[in-house]
Amino acid sequence: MPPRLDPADMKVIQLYATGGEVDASDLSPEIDPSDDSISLPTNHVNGTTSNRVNGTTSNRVNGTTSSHVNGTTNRVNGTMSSASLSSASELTASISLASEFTAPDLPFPPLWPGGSLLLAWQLRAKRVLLIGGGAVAAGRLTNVLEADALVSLVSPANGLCAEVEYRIFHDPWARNRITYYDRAWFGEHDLDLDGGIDMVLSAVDDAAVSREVCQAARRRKIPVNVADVPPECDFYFGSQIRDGPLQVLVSTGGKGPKIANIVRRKIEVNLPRNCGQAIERVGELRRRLRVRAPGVGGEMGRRRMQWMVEVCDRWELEDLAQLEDADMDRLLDEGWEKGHVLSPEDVGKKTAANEEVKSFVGELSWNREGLASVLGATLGAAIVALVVFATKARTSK
Ligand SMILES: C[C@@]1(CC(=O)O)c2cc3[nH]c(cc4nc(cc5[nH]c(cc(n2)[C@H]1CCC(=O)O)[C@@](C)(CC(=O)O)[C@@H]5CCC(=O)O)C(CC(=O)O)=C4CCC(=O)O)c(CCC(=O)O)c3CC(=O)O
Ligand SMILES: NC(=O)C1=CN([C@@H]2O[C@H](COP(=O)(O)OP(=O)(O)OC[C@H]3O[C@@H](n4cnc5c(N)ncnc54)[C@H](O)[C@@H]3O)[C@@H](O)[C@H]2O)C=CC1
Repeated sequence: MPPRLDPADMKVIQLYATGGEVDASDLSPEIDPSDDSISLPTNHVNGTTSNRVNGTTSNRVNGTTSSHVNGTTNRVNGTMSSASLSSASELTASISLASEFTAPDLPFPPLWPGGSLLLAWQLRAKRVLLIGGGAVAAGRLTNVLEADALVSLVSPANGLCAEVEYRIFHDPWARNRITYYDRAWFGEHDLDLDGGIDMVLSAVDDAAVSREVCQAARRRKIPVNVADVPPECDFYFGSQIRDGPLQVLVSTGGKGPKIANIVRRKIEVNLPRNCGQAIERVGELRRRLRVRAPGVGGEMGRRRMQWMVEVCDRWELEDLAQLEDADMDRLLDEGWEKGHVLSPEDVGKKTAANEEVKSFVGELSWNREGLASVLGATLGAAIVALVVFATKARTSK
């Protein structure tokens, strides 16, 4: 059990929050006794390391923001809820930080080395060499084919698993993108296959072969991943979510792949419905806007971005998901052209928020009716009782 942090100690620590307010629940520190600073994880669900819209480390529209919140020595990126020192007692800390340590008043948040560079690698029309045809290779194949890569696959046919075999020979989309070699890895020469290789993935059950593959790729400076052998990886795979254009990758930097899987599933169930569809529609709106207002950068670029930010802020994701082409025309004709942003109601859409209010009011009115009939019945029964009582009283006189 790590030491509990006394709220009274909170004054000696300083928090660098680079976006929004901070909630104690977001501040669960990592436990690392060898570290001489506290390390706080980012808010995985709401946080982004670079948020252009709501102001974190890099915000293209509103400029760079960086706010200092007194609390603890750390940088937290992301959108967070309210700060409260009272809940600091909830915090457990792994601080070998001297209790009287005071963070210097740095002009910018301190850097947090030791991470991976997370990117969205564009593999379209690039060639990936995949060595191996088992279960792990099947997962790798899915990942790179979904990124529109071309694949050269080297693996003896007698070792192919059913999924890899299906992709190579039957899958109507994949089979045209895979060039298959029914044999074992030859050596460095394989890096010249099909006009040259841009990325190498090894998923074989033979450590000596993997090592050779890794060394050959590194000699040629081609990025390589050897499944399960971190020192032989230039990049790691992560646990992924896919919903149309939305992709989320959870990485633990090799520390806990199963934890990556668990965190990914937690994120998955919390994602808004129709997120992928909303992004598709926003993509179409942005495309149409660029047709009307072409060009890169400058005053027009700034106006365009500001307008898109406002549309995304003003519309619920669920409403964006319902945006039809005609709605986009109205948004552009009556909004963009006149320098403002129409609401979903302005273009005659029911908003998700309104629908929620309506269904709540609907429930209330149902309850009112229910209540009225109960009251009515009670009142009726009371009158009947009164009449009976009065009649009895009269007859007993
Ligand atoms: C470094 C990395 C290199 C790479 O392969 O890219 C790597 C390395 C190793 N994995 C090992 C084991 C397991 N890997 C998984 C699962 C996944 N492993 C993945 C990635 C990565 N694994 C990269 C780091 C990613 C990160 O840290 O975030 C995922 C996320 C993505 C994917 O592979 O597609 C996928 C989940 C996909 C999903 O659920 O969505 C499970 C869980 C299970 O099988 O249920 C276990 C057993 C439990 C455990 O050990 O934690 C071992 C020990 C082998 C041994 O002990 O013999 C090593 C080697 C070592 O640690 O030294
Ligand atoms: N990162 C991860 O999530 C995981 C990684 N692994 C590792 O990935 C590797 C592969 O695992 P599996 O797919 O389950 O193994 P597997 O045994 O099902 O498949 C191995 C494949 O490699 C092929 N192969 C063997 N020697 C070859 C050579 N010299 N040239 C070309 N192909 C060759 C075999 O024909 C077979 O298709 C193992 O080393 C395993 O430890 C395993 C599980 C999870």
